[in-house]
Amino acid sequence: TDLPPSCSRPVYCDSNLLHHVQMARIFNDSKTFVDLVMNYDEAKTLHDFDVLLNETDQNPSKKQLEAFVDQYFSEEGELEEWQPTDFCDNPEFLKLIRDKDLRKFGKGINDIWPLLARKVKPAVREKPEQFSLVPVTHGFIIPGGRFKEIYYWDTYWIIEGLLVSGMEDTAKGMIENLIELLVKFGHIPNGSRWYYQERSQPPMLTDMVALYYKYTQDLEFLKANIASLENEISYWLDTQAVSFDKDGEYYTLLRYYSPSAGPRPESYFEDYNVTIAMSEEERLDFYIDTKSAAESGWDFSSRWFVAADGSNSGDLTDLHTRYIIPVDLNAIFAGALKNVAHFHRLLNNGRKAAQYEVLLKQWMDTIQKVLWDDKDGIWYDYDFRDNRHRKYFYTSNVAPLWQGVVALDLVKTQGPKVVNYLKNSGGLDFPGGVPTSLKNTGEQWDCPNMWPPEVSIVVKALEHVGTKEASELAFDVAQTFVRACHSGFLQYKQMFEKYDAETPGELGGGGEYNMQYGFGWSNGVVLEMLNKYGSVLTANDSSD
Ligand SMILES: OC[C@H]1O[C@H](O[C@H]2O[C@H](CO)[C@@H](O)[C@H](O)[C@H]2O)[C@H](O)[C@@H](O)[C@@H]1O
Repeated sequence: TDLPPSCSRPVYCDSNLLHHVQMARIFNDSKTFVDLVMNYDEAKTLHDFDVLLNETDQNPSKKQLEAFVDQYFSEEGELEEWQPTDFCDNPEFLKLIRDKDLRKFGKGINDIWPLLARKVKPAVREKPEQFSLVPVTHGFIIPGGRFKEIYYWDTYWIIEGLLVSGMEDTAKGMIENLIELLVKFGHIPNGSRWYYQERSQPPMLTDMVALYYKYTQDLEFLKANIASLENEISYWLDTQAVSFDKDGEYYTLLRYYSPSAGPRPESYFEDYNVTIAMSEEERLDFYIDTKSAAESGWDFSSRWFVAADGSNSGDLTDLHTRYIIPVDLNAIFAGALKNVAHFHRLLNNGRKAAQYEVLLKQWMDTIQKVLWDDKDGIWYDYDFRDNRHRKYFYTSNVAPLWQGVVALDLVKTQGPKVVNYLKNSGGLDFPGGVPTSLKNTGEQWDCPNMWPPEVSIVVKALEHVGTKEASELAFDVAQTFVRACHSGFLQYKQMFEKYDAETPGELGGGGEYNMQYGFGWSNGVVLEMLNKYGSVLTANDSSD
């Protein structure tokens, strides 16, 4: 086919070596192998593996593969621990937290930052061709566990927490790292590994800059980086925009679309096994839709399943991400247009600002025309192949309010409808937070999993409605969330990547890898809530 491989580094993305090692299941987690460092250069590694293949009639045993990996790869050498110089163990925001248990919780979370802080070792810059890690200049906060590199959209919520903790320099460095990746690849990859080269993640760079600017008023930073922000917008328009017909009108919006050949290298065994009974054409499609789903950050979810009857039933073989126009992606993109227009206004570039404002208006109008369902009072993802809304509860449905990309008069008329939708959906009725969906598929971005960034999205969307009812509901959602994370923290002394909405503080589950601890965005969202509602939040009813 004409599709590129997952990345331009064969050892990590496109080789017999990758296939044999991953399919032999030498490691329990497929990501372990593609995170290893080569002991020799890539050409020698590939050549010597070919020799092994020839010597073994193309069929090396598991033991021979283990011996090869042992000799040619190592685990150490990429990252070192790092002490952010702006870390403070008693940041200001703690003083505003009324409840003493929650104040202690806030302190406990703040104390995790140094444990998740990393810097790339000089060796990676000296011999970059031997690493799957892509080097960046500044230190950064990792999500945690198996996720020991930079993740694009995670960085937004990590930065939100860092700014609450007063760590503005670290936040700035993390944005600069992403811009470095943008300059290198022409887009920001899913994460700072070569095997993520061909796909991105929700484009939240301008949101990060807006947040940083809110805290620092650093106009110089805007000036230095505005061109890169515009380049990212062009990348999404050039590669992910799709035009389609709805009720006789022609529209253009974005979708997630990551065309490259082969299984995801970091989940090679898992992807390959799903395709065993597929035809060649189905297999190619599956790999594209899988990677496109990973690009959405929601990997995996019934959101991207389109069964034969058009519903969100089925399993991974029903992934058809490329035909779905996602509410959140288009809201985030409109938000990026709004941010860049605003930055140009601040920089006195009136003409440029006006250009982005025109495109913003067009995007906001199209979101209304294509995604808004007036009867249900909510935005839905749209399946442009089958021409229908996907009328299911997903936290992403409220994203236009979260991003502030709904015209003011519509906020007044539609906002209360969204509040009703949420109240009647059942999605807010869980004791441990808001699950991403109400469908239990065993995939990690479905019920009963509650993902902290999505709770933040729901809270901010409700706050944006501006009515008393919506504000009270936002507080209730925040309170339930903080209490759940707090009880998990007391019990396990850990923060998780996702939680079980049915049992407050319990670990989430499902998906293809074990539970991960740390955890960057969970810490960020808890700090966001403590900072915002700290004077009224309580750890439990008896402390009311
Ligand atoms: O290895 C499987 C997948 O892991 C990542 O996805 C999950 O973790 C990320 C880091 O916290 C998060 O951004 C994402 O939303 C999670 O689903 C990775 O991003 C995927 O591309 C990868 O296939």
